[in-house]
Amino acid sequence: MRQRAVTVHSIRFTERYSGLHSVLQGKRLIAFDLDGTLIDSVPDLAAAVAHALKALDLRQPSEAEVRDWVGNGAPVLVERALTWALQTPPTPALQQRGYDTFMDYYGAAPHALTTLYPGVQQALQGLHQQGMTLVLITNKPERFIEPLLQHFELLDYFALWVGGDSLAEKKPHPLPLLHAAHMCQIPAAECVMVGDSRHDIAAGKAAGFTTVALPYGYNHGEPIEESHPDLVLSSLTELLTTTSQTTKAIE
Ligand SMILES: O=C(O)COP(=O)(O)O
Ligand SMILES: [Mg+2]
Repeated sequence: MRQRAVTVHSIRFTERYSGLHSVLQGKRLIAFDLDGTLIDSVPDLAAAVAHALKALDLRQPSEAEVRDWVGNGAPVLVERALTWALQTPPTPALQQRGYDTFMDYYGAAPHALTTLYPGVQQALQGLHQQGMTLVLITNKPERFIEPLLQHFELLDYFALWVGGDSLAEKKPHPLPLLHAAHMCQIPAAECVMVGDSRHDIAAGKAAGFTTVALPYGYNHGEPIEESHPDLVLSSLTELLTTTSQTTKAIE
C-alpha cells in the first residue's frame, strides 16, 4: 500500500510560502471546482442563457450579468436569468422550457468559447505526477464534465468527478466532498477543496477539508476573502510549487 511522508526541505520559506506549506502539509487529496477555477466557461454559459431567453422572446442579459449568476448549477442559473428578464420568478412551465433550451444549446458545444485558466494544465500534471489524488467537484450538470475534461485533455488526471446533479445534494452542502473522500478512502483531514466561490469554501469547511480559494473566478461579485478560506492563491501553479517542496511519495 502506498504511504505518504512529508519532507520539509531546509529552505527559508517566506511568510506566504510557509502559509502555503502548513496548509498543504500531509494532504493526499485535492478536490477542484470546475467553472471559474479550471475553466473560464462564462462565455459559453452566457451564450446559452441568451439563446434560451431569445427563444422565449425575452430580453437578454450581458455576459457580466450572467457571470454573477453562476455557481448554484444550471437550473438556478436559468431561474435567475428568467427572473431578471421577467422581473418576477418564472412559472414551472416557463422554467422547464428555458432550462431545456439552455441545456440543448450549451450541450451542443460546451467548449466553443471556453478557455483554460493559465497554469491549470501544468498544475494538474505536476500534482498528479507527485502522486496526489485529484478529484473534480462541480455544480455543473454531470453530463458536461467528461466532454469538457476530454476537450482540454485533463480527463486522465482525475480519479473521479461529481456533478451538481450526481448526488442528492450539491455544494455548498458537504455531501459531494465527503462522497469523493469516501470513494478514495482518504480522511477529510487529508483533503483540500480548491475553488472560486463561497459555495466551494462553505462545502469545504462543512466537510472538514482545508479550503483554498482562487480570486479570478465567479463569486456573485463578492471578494472570496469574505468566505475566509484557509488560503487564497493567485494561480494554481502556486499549489505545485508548494507541494513539490514539501511532500514526497514513498512506497
Ligand atoms: O455550474 C455552476 O453553477 C458552477 O459550477 P462550479 O461548481 O464548477 O463552479
Ligand atoms: Mg466555480
